[in-house]
Amino acid sequence: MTAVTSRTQADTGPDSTPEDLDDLVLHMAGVGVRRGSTDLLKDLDWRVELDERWVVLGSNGAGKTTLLRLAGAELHPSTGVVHVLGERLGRVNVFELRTRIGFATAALAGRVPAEEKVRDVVVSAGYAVLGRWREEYDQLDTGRADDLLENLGIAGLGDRTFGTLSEGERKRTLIARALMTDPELLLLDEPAAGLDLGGREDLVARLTDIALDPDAPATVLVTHHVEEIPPGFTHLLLLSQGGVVAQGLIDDVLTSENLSAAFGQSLELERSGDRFFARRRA
Ligand SMILES: Nc1ncnc2c1ncn2[C@@H]1O[C@H](COP(=O)(O)OP(=O)(O)OP(=O)(O)O)[C@@H](O)[C@H]1O
Repeated sequence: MTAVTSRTQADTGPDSTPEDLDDLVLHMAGVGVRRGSTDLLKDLDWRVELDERWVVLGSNGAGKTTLLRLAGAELHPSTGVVHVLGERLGRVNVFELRTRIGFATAALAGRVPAEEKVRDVVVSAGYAVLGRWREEYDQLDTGRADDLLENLGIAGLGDRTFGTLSEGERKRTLIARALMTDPELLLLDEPAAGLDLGGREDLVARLTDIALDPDAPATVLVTHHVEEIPPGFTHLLLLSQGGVVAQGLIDDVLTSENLSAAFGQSLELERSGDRFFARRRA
């Protein structure tokens, strides 16, 4: 496998604290996650800076969700050191830390009550709850929720119930919820999974808007497909069997060779404008 890194990480061993931690949204050094005799992640070094938008790409079971859960302070590493927003996991109140992170996952979608109004799904993020618990929210909050729904192209759905939404509309609602608290880090776990072609393309365009917004938080997006990489995303981490195949600037790292190594078969990568496509070599 080819190991490509766009910056040196030699000075960031497991026990050292990087001097420039203030500029780093995520810092992982020598990280492993082990369950029984299985390494879900191993020997992982990763740094995410404030203005970066990362894609984490890999096959089923590669360890993507495990990595995102570390970044979301939902999981502790078995080995190595993880800093999230300058705080070291294991030495910080993760409940407080999580209020600074926007996290959109399919698992969260499964926990939203079907009868919950879309606007309330979004606005309740500010209160760190699911399921409406107050009769009235602050007008500023509901106004922000409506703005976010509009930005994500679902302005008219605020009064609908979550259970009546299409898969694509649910994904967008959860992204709006993740952005509601103005997070310093945005984590998106397979936002385009289950969407039809039109839904995927529309979501990719919305995610490009977020990626290109200089006020948007540092973002990490997990996907299985190069076709889902939104223009505007800057960096790529390729995972395979819990290990890093390559990481760095997308333009440097996303190659047929690295993709083939990550997915364990000979793949041909094509680029069309600012989008990517891949297929198996004949
Ligand atoms: N508690 C556990 N015990 C043992 N193995 C686990 C445990 N949790 C996850 N795994 C395994 O770890 C591997 C990585 O899981 P993870 O969910 O991070 O992968 P992923 O890249 O997100 O996969 P997918 O794309 O299919 O969602 C998988 O093979 C999974 O079966």
